[in-house]
Amino acid sequence: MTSSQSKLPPRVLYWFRTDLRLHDSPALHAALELKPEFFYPIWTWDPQYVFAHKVGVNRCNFLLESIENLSFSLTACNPKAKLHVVRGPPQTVIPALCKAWNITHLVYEKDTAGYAAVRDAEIKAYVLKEGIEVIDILGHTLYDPQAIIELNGGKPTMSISSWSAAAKKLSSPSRPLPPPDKLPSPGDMPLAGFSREDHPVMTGVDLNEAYRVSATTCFDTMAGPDGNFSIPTMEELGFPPATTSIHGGETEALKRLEAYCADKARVVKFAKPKTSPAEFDPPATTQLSPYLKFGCLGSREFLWRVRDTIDQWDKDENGKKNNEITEHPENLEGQLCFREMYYAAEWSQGLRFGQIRGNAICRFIDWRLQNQYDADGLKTHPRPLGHTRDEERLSAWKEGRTGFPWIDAIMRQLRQEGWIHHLARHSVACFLTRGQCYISWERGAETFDELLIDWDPCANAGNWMWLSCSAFFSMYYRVYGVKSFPEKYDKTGKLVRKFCPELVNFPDKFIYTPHLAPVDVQERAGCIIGRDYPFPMLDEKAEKEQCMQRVKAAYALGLYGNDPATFDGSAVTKLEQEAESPNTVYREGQKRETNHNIQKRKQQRGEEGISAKRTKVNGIKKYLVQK
Ligand SMILES: Cc1cc2nc3c(=O)[nH]c(=O)nc-3n(C[C@H](O)[C@H](O)[C@H](O)COP(=O)(O)OP(=O)(O)OC[C@H]3O[C@@H](n4cnc5c(N)ncnc54)[C@H](O)[C@@H]3O)c2cc1C
Repeated sequence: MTSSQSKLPPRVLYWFRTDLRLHDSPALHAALELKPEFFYPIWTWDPQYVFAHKVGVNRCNFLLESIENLSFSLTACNPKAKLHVVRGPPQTVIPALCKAWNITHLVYEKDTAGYAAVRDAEIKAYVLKEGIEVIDILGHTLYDPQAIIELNGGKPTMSISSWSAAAKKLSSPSRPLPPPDKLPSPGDMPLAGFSREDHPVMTGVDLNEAYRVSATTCFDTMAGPDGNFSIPTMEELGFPPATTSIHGGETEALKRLEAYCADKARVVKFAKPKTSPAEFDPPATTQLSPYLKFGCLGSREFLWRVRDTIDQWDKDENGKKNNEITEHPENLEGQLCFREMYYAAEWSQGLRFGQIRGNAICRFIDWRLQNQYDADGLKTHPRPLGHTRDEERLSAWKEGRTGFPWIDAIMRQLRQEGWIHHLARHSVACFLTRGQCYISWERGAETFDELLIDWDPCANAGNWMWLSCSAFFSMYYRVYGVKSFPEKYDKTGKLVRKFCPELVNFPDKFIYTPHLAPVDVQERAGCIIGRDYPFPMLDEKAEKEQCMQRVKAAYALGLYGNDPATFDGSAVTKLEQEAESPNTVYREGQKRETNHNIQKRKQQRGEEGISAKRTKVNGIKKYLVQK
């Protein structure tokens, strides 16, 4: 701290980030403990987020609603307080604000994940050099991911049991801190000398172009059109209105938690695998993930509300141990633990957690449509889809027109609502990767990144690795059926009828397989398959078998994303040889196939497979798929 700053009473810049809430906020608590003379709550509206990240209208709207709600809550504590939004990159804005407003302390909730963690470290180093005290405190997760990894012997947590064993060595998460009921006022907030040139908006890339209905005016000024640090609007971002029914904000989060826990039996008996992915109004799980993601809901608040609800239930039952209480990890607390497990695993890999290349925990499988990488080996921006067979399959999957109603209904729900049930995520992720399409999980994760409100760099990449059997889970022979799986939960096809309205009049018998309905049934349903709704885009069973064979080969070879062979392309050749090897065992390890049999089987099915023609792209060999 410089000598002049050390003499000043604390002037605190509180940077809201992953904590759009006042309750359960260790960082906010620490900031107020400083007894600041002036308290500046700010949000930096980062152009990077708006242009270089496919953010989708529903997530953007949720974020705007959440910061608006936060601003109201700040004003409720002090009429002079509100959330001050500065429109520019945090890397330049935060240091400049510290200087312009004579800040003595910068306080924020620490983000351990993804690009934010890297960027924050840069900001912290810079601000510290200027003599400003930085207080960054964990609060987004229940445990410190770094501490978990250290307690796990420095190894990533690859299972819930390894995560639990490490977590047990730490003290249980504390009860949530209450929200403040009053706040100090901010001091003057001059922005004289701030210019757009010093806080540039990136140009040349706009990954959200397809969503925009008008030009983005949001960054025309640093402090909003009226210079009063206003919250940007969807119109200023050039976005059309959101389509989701899920609305952001701490108030809404706490209301939802309250409502969910009001039904004590539901909390006590919550068993994730039994919750139905076909339920949507209301969903069978809490649907609190968007609120946890943006920090509208504190994870300790959630945890302790669940624990207290279960305790209360126990008491209601006269203290008898109730055998209806679901056990870890299927219970609600267990769900939060899965979240923690992915945060810890991500911490161990850093940015490479979100991609295959360089990722030490991710098996190398020769998926189609893998990422392209920059000179640092990090994935580049998603590329536009062309017209190869796999790109067309990926587009059909994304848009919900695969011809498999269960898959299409989920993907349309995702597009409309920005949220889908966990087991629905399982279904579509398995289908895209090891189940049927053999397309890289990176492509699926990228789509979820665009469409999910709750997108999270740890949970998303982690779960995609799980579902594609690239990490965390290895039973690749367990594939979700596109008819048999949804039928376990709902034989009437509610979700399909809601999100694929063209199929609404099909009888239950054909709701998941309308292409098998006789023509007169299709006519009566007012929907002719191939005209009003697509035929299945692939042969589910044949593709499943082929995918399984190839994943099996990848397992046999045992390469991971950090193996040199994955960098020079030789991994692909090795895998191909392994797949064709007569020793490659099939399915549950019983049936062996010879090359001759494989060829014969391919011919019988008329499988196109992937062509032998290859090209060299970005230094690695890529398959060219012939249509
Ligand atoms: C392919 C795939 C991608 C996913 N991507 C994301 C993502 O980007 N962001 C995200 O928050 N979740 C993701 N999940 C995990 C999970 O599906 C969602 O967290 C959950 O469905 C959210 O609904 P809920 O709030 O009703 O969950 P509940 O069942 O009510 O669980 C409570 C909370 O626990 C956490 N949680 C539960 N299951 C998981 C899990 N498997 N992994 C991590 N956290 C979990 C969430 O924060 C959730 O809100 C993904 C799952 C899959 C299969």
